[in-house]
Amino acid sequence: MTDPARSDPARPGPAGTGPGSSDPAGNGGASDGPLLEVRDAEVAYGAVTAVRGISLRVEAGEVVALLGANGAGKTTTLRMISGLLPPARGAVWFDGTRIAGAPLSGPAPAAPPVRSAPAERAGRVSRGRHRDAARQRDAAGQRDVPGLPVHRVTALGISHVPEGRRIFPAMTVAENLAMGAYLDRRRDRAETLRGLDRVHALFPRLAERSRQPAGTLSGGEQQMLAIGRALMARPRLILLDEPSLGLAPLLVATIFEVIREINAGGTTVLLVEQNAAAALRISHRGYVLDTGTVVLEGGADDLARDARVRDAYLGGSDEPRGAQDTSTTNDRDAMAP
Ligand SMILES: Nc1ncnc2c1ncn2[C@@H]1O[C@H](COP(=O)(O)OP(=O)(O)OP(=O)(O)O)[C@@H](O)[C@H]1O
Repeated sequence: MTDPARSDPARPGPAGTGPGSSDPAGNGGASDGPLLEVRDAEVAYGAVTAVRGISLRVEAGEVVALLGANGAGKTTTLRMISGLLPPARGAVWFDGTRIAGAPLSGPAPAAPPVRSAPAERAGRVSRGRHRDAARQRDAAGQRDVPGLPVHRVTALGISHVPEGRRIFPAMTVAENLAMGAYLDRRRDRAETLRGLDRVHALFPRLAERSRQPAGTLSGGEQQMLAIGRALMARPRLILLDEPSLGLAPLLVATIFEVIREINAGGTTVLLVEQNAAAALRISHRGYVLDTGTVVLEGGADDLARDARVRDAYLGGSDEPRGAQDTSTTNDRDAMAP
């Protein structure tokens, strides 16, 4: 059986770069191409095609914004990258490793897998809700791999903070954070504690509320916890889906400042946001999606100046980038319960 987590010589790179990562599970960044590359990806929910041939890339060290109106396909794109949804077409590459989809040079991906696959009958793939996405098979020597399951994508270095936070409400704050470190088999206890210290430094309120059931936290605190939990896995790339949604303006400013700090600490960020102005202020580049396709891409400054972006997403604001930050990192200490 072919392991999709292995390097693939057919890896597409922007300049036809080398064979990809020699260290797919490590933190070494062995690929000389983008950290993340999505090529011509299509994702459908049954008859509804939500993503129609999207291509994007994220270089190591960047913050990249994914903008667009409701229903544009932003969440679906993140869910595909993190392994929750398999692409029906196209592929996703992470540091030289194909994590979803078929090789571009190979045969077109087959239809979504059926449960009677030989590999699954033989018990060689994980069971549960991600079973179909995880399934792989060889057919006449050709690969047909919908995608790695979420836990393997996480182990490779991608953490996803979904819209709506999805914390474990009955568990304490400390237990939620411990769950984030669970999949990182490379670390020992000392490293876990150092990771916890880093999260507590970013979010002092989480340290204060360590023993509190997570379900009793305020909305802002739950968002902090969701991000903190994702950071406990030591991701190289963090996917943030609407981190400012439903938060009071002061907390929104705090969240964006924290994202900037996370990036300054070396973590690459792919950020989905309705708050396009704030997202572009902390981003290096951005993509604008509309009905499942990329309609605009470019540097964050250029996008913020673009008349189409300003009319559609920035309310025609003339405010220059960087002029609207009113928060300090101390704001997070003042989060209202
Ligand atoms: N589980 C689902 N079943 C069927 N259709 C879905 C499902 N989830 C999303 N869609 C559809 O896919 C399209 C893209 O949705 P998606 O959530 O990715 O958009 P989005 O850009 O993230 O929008 P929003 O900001 O409103 O979350 C929409 O038309 C949506 O109705």
